[in-house]
Amino acid sequence: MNGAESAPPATSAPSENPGRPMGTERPGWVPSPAELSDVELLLDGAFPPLTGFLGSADVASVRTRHQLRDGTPWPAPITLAVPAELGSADEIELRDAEGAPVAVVRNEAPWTGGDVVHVAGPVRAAGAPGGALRTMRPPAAAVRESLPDRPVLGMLPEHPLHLRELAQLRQLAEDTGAHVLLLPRLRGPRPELLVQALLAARPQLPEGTTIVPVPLVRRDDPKRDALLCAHVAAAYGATRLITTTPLENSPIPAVEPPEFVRDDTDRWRPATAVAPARRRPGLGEDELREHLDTGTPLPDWFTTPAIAEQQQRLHPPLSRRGFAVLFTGLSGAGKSTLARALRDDLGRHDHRAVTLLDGDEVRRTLCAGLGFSPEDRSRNVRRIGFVAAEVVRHGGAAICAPIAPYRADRDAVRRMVEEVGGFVLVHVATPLGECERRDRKGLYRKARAGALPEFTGVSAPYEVPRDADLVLDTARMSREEAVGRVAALLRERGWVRPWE
Ligand SMILES: Nc1ncnc2c1ncn2[C@@H]1O[C@H](COP(=O)(O)OS(=O)(=O)O)[C@@H](OP(=O)(O)O)[C@H]1O
Ligand SMILES: Nc1ncnc2c1ncn2[C@@H]1O[C@H](COP(=O)(O)OP(=O)(O)O)[C@@H](O)[C@H]1O
Repeated sequence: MNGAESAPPATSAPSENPGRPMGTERPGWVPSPAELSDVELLLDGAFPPLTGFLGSADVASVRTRHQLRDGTPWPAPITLAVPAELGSADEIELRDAEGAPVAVVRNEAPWTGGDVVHVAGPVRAAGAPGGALRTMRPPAAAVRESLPDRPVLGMLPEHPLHLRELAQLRQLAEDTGAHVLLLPRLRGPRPELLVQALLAARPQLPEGTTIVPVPLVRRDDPKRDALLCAHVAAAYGATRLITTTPLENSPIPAVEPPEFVRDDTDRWRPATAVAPARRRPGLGEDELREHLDTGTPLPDWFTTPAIAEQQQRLHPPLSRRGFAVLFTGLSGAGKSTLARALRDDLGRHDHRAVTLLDGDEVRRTLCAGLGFSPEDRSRNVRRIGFVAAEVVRHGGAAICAPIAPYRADRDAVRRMVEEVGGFVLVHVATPLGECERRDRKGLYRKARAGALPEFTGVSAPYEVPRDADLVLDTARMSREEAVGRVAALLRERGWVRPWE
């Protein structure tokens, strides 16, 4: 995924971006987190020879030929999308999520793709260098110059390294007489935890290993992603990249880590040195996740206590993480009724603080002043999602009950919440006829009479979810049964412990 194809900033509706030019001031724009990461890498000199965002001809060439127009190998489009009204500005100030200036992009060759304009031209720094873990991230050239004068094995880990990977790394370094350069890829809500997990592995890492985090966002295409890693690693001074993905036309060659197995004395050794009968199984990715989700201690043949501690901070057990339930459905479907009942059940049986974000109440407070146009509904639902994600980030349970008629908004809420914890979408699919029969507030009657415009299900759309985790029709089941189904799903997914 390149910057231009990535989602808009998950934390705000696009129209809340300070995009409009104000007077003679340079217009400002808050790029998506993925685009901002690219800005930081450009400013750090991590994407040579690129100094800015690509124009349309370079992007087309990169997409089809994996090279810039002039033939220089380059694996992935580096692009920046802005709203059409900013497309003609000569320069745009790029700001971080808090609105602080990060860079200025000179818009030399804007181009249109889909319904957005892409800015193309060099970026220069504005304000002090920022971003996560800035003090650990010198510019690429400074890192390159600090490395010893021998081969350098680069690696861009996305997860903590455990005893098997550490043994592989030591072996590779020993075989090639190389220095090791770890460039952990910063991501997620607590990017510092991966770096701490690698620092906790220092005693098992080859002596003098250099660790410099990089905010390189994963690209969807694994081959392009691995090649981009090779370009970045080379910029920081690596002469080889440790990867299992073959690299074509790469600035530095790939090295595959040698196969290591656990022997019957619980040591990790090269597979070539351990007879099949003396091998013991390791811990696969799924088993590791299962251990972490359930809080099961990691075996000491798998990792060290210091790394395990950081790994568990990075991935706490589900019972200690937050989750959100988003009830969506027509007015009168039963969202509030079920949300309140679930809140009461969780209050009795679960240790988490529960926050109820109910449609009506939210509209009197957090979203006061918003109406029922598509734009206002979108703002309403995304604001609810933003608050829910904050609750979840801090380990709480958020129960949301807006109509949330649009897929794009529900998707945005899911993205925001899943980044920090669990998310369950419950479609309260009570048929319109039943909702209308209930007509608790007399709104359907008014809507049918034409006195209430844009009423969901009557004169405004409801996009039926295709990704609901649970579908409940309250015309066919009691309130208790419906809430029981939600609780059962939360239990099944490991978010709450069983209760009667
Ligand atoms: N035009 C129109 N369409 C739908 N609903 C209307 C409208 N006008 C007022 N109401 C009342 O507002 C409640 C829905 O607000 P939400 O915040 O849940 O809606 S949305 O998610 O922003 O679409 C909804 O409450 P619930 O019945 O609890 O769903 C209605 O009582
Ligand atoms: N099985 C059921 N589950 C939930 N609500 C039900 C059920 N059967 C009847 N109702 C009634 O339907 C109405 C639903 O209203 P409400 O919960 O405010 O819906 P919404 O929040 O979706 O607008 C309430 O009056 C509730 O008592």
